[in-house]
Amino acid sequence: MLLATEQLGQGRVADYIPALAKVDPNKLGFALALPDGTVHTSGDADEAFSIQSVSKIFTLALALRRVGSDLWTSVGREPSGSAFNSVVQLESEQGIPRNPLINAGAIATTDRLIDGREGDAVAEEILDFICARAGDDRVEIDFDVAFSESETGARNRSLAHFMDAFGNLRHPVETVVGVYFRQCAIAMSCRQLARAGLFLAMEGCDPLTGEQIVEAHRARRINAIMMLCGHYDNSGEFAFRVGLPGKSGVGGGILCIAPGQGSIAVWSPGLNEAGTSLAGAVALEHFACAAGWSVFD
Ligand SMILES: NC(=O)CC[C@H](N)C(=O)O
Repeated sequence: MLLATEQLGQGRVADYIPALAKVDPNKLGFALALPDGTVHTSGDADEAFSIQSVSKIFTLALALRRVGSDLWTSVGREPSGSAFNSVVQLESEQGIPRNPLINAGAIATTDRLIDGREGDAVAEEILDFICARAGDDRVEIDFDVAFSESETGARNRSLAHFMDAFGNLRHPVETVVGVYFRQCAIAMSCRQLARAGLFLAMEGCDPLTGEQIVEAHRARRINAIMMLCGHYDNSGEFAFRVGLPGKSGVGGGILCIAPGQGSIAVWSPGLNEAGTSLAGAVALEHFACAAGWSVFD
């Protein structure tokens, strides 16, 4: 399927979150959502997986809706060239993370999204938003994964404490990481995820409900950040090979946006060194090439 069978089962399943280590590495799912509501699928496209860092796209959109461009006082917009959970730049850059798609930046973004509310209410808002975008209220938080992340979450807590020490966190560390662990633990299928990303392909407007989810300039900028930062220190390689804005998660999912065309989700749990799905990236490379959808075509 999708000319990515050679890579299938290769790479490493994320095992630093024990609940993710159990996933079968031989899964491969693909879904393409088009603006007319058609969804084309292949392989394991209806099986739910842990979206992990793909959730950062949805919390970024929500945070921009809530606090607007003031978000950019808490987080930057530059690629980091570092691992997703790196703490190094935070020290020399006054606790301001490089971008909203590395862990530190996503934690800062979630902190801004909380905006004085209870963590539970915000986790619920994120889930409701994703359900609405997916057009499917069966999307849920996998609490085993959320618990597992929290149990092994020393690194993410360190990032949050480090930012707190620089005065770049507005809520208690446990409140913020509590929401962050739950957003990462959202489980959904490629079909649901591709549908959920459609507004980013259509200038911020959900073509099926007609709702303007974020303003057009914000959708464009979220896509720009995905292109430059969506795969951490592998973002250049992904742009080089696929040529589309994308966001990976260590659950093996990738959401890719083809502006004006559609939204694509792939899932295969074997990861490369940077935490991007190996077979998923190859499937996207072949697809983008065949469709002529690279933004550089
Ligand atoms: N790249 C990822 O998907 C990382 C997300 C994961 N929940 C973490 O915080 O470590």
